Amino acid sequence: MRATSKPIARLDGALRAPGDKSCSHRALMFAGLAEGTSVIEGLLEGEDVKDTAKAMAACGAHVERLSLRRWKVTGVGAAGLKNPEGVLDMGNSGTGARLMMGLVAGQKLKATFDGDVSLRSRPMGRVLDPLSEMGAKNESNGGKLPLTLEGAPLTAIEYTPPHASAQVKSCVMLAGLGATGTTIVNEPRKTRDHTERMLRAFGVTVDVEEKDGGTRVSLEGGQKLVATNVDIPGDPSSATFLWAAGLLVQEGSVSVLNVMENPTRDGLVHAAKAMGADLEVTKTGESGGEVITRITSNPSSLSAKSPDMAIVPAMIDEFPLFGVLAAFADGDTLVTGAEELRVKESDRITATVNMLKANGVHAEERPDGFLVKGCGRGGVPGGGVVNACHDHRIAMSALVMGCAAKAPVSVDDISAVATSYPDFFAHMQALGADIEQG
Ligand SMILES: O=C(O)C1=C[C@@H](OP(=O)(O)O)[C@@H](O)[C@H](O)C1
Ligand SMILES: C=C(OP(=O)(O)O)C(=O)O
Repeated sequence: MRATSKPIARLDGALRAPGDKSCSHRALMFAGLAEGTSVIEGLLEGEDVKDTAKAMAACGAHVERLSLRRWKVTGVGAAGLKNPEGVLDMGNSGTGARLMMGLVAGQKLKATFDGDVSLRSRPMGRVLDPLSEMGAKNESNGGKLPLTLEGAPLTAIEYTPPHASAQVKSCVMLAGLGATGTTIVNEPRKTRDHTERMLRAFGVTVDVEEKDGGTRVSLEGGQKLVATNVDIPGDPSSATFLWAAGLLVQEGSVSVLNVMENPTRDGLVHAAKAMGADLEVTKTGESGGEVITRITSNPSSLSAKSPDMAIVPAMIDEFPLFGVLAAFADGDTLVTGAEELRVKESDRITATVNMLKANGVHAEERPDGFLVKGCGRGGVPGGGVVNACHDHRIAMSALVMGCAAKAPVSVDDISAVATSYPDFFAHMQALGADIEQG
């Protein structure tokens, strides 16, 4: 289905961010690995997370939806999971696929993984390589889905992923839980640390040493997970769409509540503030080992500011939206050190540049990023149709752009939005956006 976002003068209101996608995947997996029953509150009921719930159920965990966003998972303990009968269809989700591969290998299971056209195009060698080094076997389609993975008695490894990737780190750690010895992952640039934090909540000892912007994470194999109740904090990546729209329109004030503040996720807040964004972040509590904040944005004139490469992992999912902010800024913005964007749900360098160009903004690709020539506040022409490329973040970024462009912005296919933010349209409408679907 198509959607068109029309220019509007003001956005106003306060909304609760949906549950964090990364934490939701992990909560379902860890609860399924644990012995006993865990209740998960605030689970993101997006398609990606529902696919993980189905995969865990197929591996023998008891997964039940109690009520809206409240799920119960009864694990059968480390030795109790079984080989799934059918294919594990991980849909559009790189996180679901790669973390489940670590879990399957570590539990010595055999499973076939598949996904949608976007996921089938994404590289799985980055997890298959360390899993093979640990002793797992696989047959894949040239390092891509569909693939069959078979666990075996695994041996712990010390691994330095060639890419900054929380999915690779988490996959190796999940496999390490079932391996003999101490599994170590060295990260030259620290990535999101939800696996480390949440495994501890499930009773696992995880050691983390931080050094020069990187980390060394280690865990001993054979540790048992203990069931625990989990409160999923709000997703800082989903929240960005709401507060960014509040910055770009002419009037109003937008507050997003219950937003997780984690230094491995808040890159766009810093990048936007460096551009002069009127953003206020207030601590309002703590939940599940994470700080919870309210983020309030007010209409702002932005000045171009190219982000430092060191901030890239902390805003890795926010570059399509960052491209939109750069389009409304005065001056040129250059993104570098972000070549990982090429292997997300779409090639997000190409897709972001095309999104901007289709709407009259001068943008150019770079091998590891992109250049945007800002049009200034209120200066983005709009009027284009954006190819979402099966990518939720491209679709939502384009619709945010439409709120403040001179002419409406359309997206050819909005189906991917439901993978991470099924309430996006309801939330934008509640703030006063004029987005027509169909
Ligand atoms: O571990 C996670 O939950 C995620 C890690 C990141 O991917 P990479 O590990 O590929 O960078 C991110 O882009 C994705 O949205 C979620
Ligand atoms: C990259 C993303 O997710 P995944 O890798 O899980 O598909 C994302 O949500 O932006």
